[in-house]
Amino acid sequence: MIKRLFSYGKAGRMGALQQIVNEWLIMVLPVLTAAVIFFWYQTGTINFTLTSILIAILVLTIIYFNLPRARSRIEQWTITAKQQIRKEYLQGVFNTDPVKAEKLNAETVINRDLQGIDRLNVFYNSVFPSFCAEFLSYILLLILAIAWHSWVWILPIICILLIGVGMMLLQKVGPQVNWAYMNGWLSMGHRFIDDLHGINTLMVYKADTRYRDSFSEKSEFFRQKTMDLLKYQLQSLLILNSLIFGTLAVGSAMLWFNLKNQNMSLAQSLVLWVLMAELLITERQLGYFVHIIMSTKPAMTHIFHIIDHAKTPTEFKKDSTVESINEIKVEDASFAYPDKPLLWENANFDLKPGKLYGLVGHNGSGKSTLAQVLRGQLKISSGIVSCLSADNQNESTNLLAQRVGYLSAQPYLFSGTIKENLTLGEGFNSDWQGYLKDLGLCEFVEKLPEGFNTQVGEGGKLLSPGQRQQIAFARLILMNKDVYIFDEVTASIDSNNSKIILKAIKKLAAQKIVLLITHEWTIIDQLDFIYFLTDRHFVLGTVDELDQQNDAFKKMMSTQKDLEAEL
Ligand SMILES: Nc1ncnc2c1ncn2[C@@H]1O[C@H](COP(=O)(O)OP(=O)(O)OP(=O)(O)O)[C@@H](O)[C@H]1O
Repeated sequence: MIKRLFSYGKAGRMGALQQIVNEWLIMVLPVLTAAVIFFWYQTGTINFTLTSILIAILVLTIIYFNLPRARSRIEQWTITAKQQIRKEYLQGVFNTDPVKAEKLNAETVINRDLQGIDRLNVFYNSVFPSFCAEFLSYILLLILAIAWHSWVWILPIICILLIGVGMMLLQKVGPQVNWAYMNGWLSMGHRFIDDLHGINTLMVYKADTRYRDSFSEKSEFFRQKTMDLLKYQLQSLLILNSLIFGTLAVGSAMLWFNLKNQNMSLAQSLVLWVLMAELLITERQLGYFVHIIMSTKPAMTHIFHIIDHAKTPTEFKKDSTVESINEIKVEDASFAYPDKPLLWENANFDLKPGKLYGLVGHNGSGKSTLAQVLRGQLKISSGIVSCLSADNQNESTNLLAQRVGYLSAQPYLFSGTIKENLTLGEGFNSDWQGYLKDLGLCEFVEKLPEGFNTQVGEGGKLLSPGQRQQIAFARLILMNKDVYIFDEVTASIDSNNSKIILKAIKKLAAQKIVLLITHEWTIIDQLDFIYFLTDRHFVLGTVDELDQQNDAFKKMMSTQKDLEAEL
């Protein structure tokens, strides 16, 4: 993980290193200068010529004036590295395989992972600089101690080894404690209601007391896990401090004997002691920082997993120059979710522009799953899905991911104006208002006092569900895709908006491949061809053919007709 973290923000790394060396020099220079003066005072052998004093002043001045400029470099490196990780992670989240994406939720992404990335400041700003300073100080101590025939150079090594052994012993419990703490935090977050709407619902159903008890239970669990974590951190800090101060005591005793036996001068002993103390204090800080890094390990493991397992945008872009989709063929395809039985099999489809295709079937039969396959989001278990003349599955999948537009019953509108929402995508027609007019879309917008500049509110809540759906529909159409899949887009809106959208879909189907997933009889009746998903198989036919030849279809439609007549 450390190696991986270090690989980010490459451009700022050299600047950061320069700052670290500068700061280290500033730290040791006074010690060394004092030592030199002390030597001179004791022995009178060093001849301070005017030139050497001037050179020393020059070096110090350069470092001193370079320091403020360099000071921000670690900060820049930290910001760049964190930005890169955050960007790759968010791209990964958006490109995650939909099966795995089911496990992603706002708490995990925002409260754990993104906050985990923020806490990486400690790695870039503190752990790495401390580690470098530690290394440089140790090299200096090693050279001086060997030159002055002292064995103190061995002490920091022994101390580090002992700390390593202690940490390894604690490692057995450390990760579990960290994971338990994180899971406690997330599970409490899941229970947290952050809007009035949620609280109102609880009151209406008189479920607030039950909910409060469950929330207290989760908070208590989190409290216990936090205490476990603090206990673990305190125990390890105790071990760390004992080792550090123990080593310092042994080192001081060694130097005292060196001095007493006149193996070393006072100046030499003092220099070695200051360097050793500096080393051990930095080791102590490092030990503390390692704890913070360890607490971000669950988040970082997940973050790198998402980054490594998501489709990268370059994969999608690879085929952006390939021709558009004129036909989609599905041959003998079957699909099963991991560890689940086959959802459907022997699927054979041939979709072309000019006809309005429908996909009809019982709830949970696998219609939306097929839509995900046709969007290149899910891979079939066997068979072929192709949209190119060559049957290259990977290229077809990438092209489908780019050229298929999908709309569900619950689209998302962003807070902002209608215009901002409509023109969210790239590459749309410059005369987008004229294009929408031709399709009979968004006419209601012109009647609003502020027209296309009307604010839609958070999630589009200032608009009616039907208006919201019309905007989302229009936004997708403006993307000028080759294939459109509409998944129950008119299921929960009023009949007026439903008619407007259906009319536009029909016009669209004259030029594009359009597949409509629906259970509404009034819509099914207008489809050219229907793929009826029943008993894990797809049956193709017109409404009349299916109505006459397929009992399951006939039964389903009769129930649906009765239901719609009642409404
Ligand atoms: N990521 C997933 N992992 C495992 N099973 C899943 C996953 N997504 C959906 N399923 C299951 O697959 C089955 C088919 O789901 P799908 O949403 O494709 O059906 P559908 O025909 O579109 O249903 P509906 O008409 O209710 O929208 C369901 O039983 C569903 O629980």
